Formats: sequence, C-alpha cells, structure tokens
Amino acid sequence: MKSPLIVALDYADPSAALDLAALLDPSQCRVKVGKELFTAAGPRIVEQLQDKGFAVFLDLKFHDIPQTVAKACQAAARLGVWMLNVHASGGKAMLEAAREAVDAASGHRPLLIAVTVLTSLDAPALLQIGVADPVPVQVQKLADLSASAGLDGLVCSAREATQLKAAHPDLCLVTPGIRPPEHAADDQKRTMTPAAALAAGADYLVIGRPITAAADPAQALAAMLAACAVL
Ligand SMILES: O=c1ccn([C@@H]2O[C@H](COP(=O)(O)O)[C@@H](O)[C@H]2O)c(=O)[nH]1
Repeated sequence: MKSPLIVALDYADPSAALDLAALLDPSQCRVKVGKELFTAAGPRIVEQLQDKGFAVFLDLKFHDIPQTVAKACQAAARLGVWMLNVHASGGKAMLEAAREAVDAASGHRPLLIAVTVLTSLDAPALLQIGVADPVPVQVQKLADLSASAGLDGLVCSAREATQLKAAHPDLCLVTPGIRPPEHAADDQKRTMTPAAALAAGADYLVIGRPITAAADPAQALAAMLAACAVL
C-alpha cells in the first residue's frame, strides 16, 4: 500500500470504531488501536479490523520491566498486528527484550517501534519530568538508543523527522501530531501539516481527530490523501 496514513481509532465504544472503519478503505489507510479502544474492547477489535482488511498498528506503548514488556510484545505479535510499540525511555534492556520477544514470535513478525518523546510534550513539559535537554536532543538520544537495540522504527513528531532520517535512514518514522492548517492543535504541542511531515521525512502519519471528529470522515481522509499527493 502506498498510503502513509494511519487513522487513530480513539473510541471507547468498539461499535463506534467499527462504524468509522466502515467509512474507510483499507487500501487507502491503515488503522491504529490505542489504549482507549483496546482497554474497552480487547483483542477482539483487532481481529474484527483485520477481518475487514485493515493493517493494524497496536499502539499500547509498553513501558515496564524487560520481562513484562517482552511477554506483552509476544502476546501482541500473536494477534497478527502490522506494528506495535514500546516507550524508548524504558531503557536498553527493555528494548532488547522486546526485540528478542518479537523476533521469537512464530509466524508473522510485526514492526517493532519505539516512542521517543510524546508529541504532546514541549520543552517546559520535559523540564517538569526532569529532562533539561531541548526536545530534539532528547528525541535524538532515545532514537539512538532504540537503533542500538535493533528496533524497526520510531514514533516522533514530524519536526524531528529530518534529523532522525539523516541519523537513522533505515528506521521508519511514524509521526502523530499531524494537523491540517485549519485544524486546532488540541493537546498536541509538536505539530505539522501532512504535506510538510512527508517532505520532512516521515514515513507514516498518524491522524486521529482531524478525521474521526470531521463531519465527513471519508472526505477528510480523501483531503489528507490529496494533500499528501499519494494517489
Ligand atoms: O507521541 C505520540 C504518540 C502517540 N500518539 C497517538 O496518536 C494519536 C493522535 O491523535 P490526534 O487526534 O490526531 O491528536 C492518538 O491516538 C495518540 O495516542 C500521539 O498523539 N503522540
């Protein structure tokens, strides 16, 4: 599939997620199941979306001791998802344990990516949690750590895409915080438009509210694809 779009199905009600998915074409986007939907609906929603032909990014951002994360990654890999993720700030041993667990999973091998710095965080917010480095520096440190543990890609803001592509050209860059020019930032701090994100080096754009909260989600997706000029 050429499309770089991943639609975030952030719903507490599985039927709402399936209703939105019914408006989407699996050949034009992938879908993301995050903490809200997975906690409400469990693995069944992943199966239902896959049965409809969607590649699923399971965005549970595991962050725990290595053994626990490894077992969680193994369970996620068994669901047959296209991609899953962990927090890079869990440390190198945790990242390596996740890598080994996914590699050891039988059959399908999902992409394993690591979250660097959440797109909802800016420099003052980082300082509140004890990180004095500028955002791009902290993102780079966590990206380097993830690369050294053999991960397949990174979650970052598109604002860091150019620097990360230059440093790690083989890693895929998955960028939330995507906003069309006319759309509010909401709780996102490091945003970029779809076209600018791709131009900066992002491989995949994660888009939630600009599509799910649109009056016409299918039309909003079509507008995003047109903005990306991928069809
Ligand atoms: O750094 C991150 C990591 C994950 N997300 C997730 O992406 C979507 C974004 O939704 P919008 O409605 O487009 O803001 C959401 O599911 C987050 O959990 C992120 O935003 N930033």
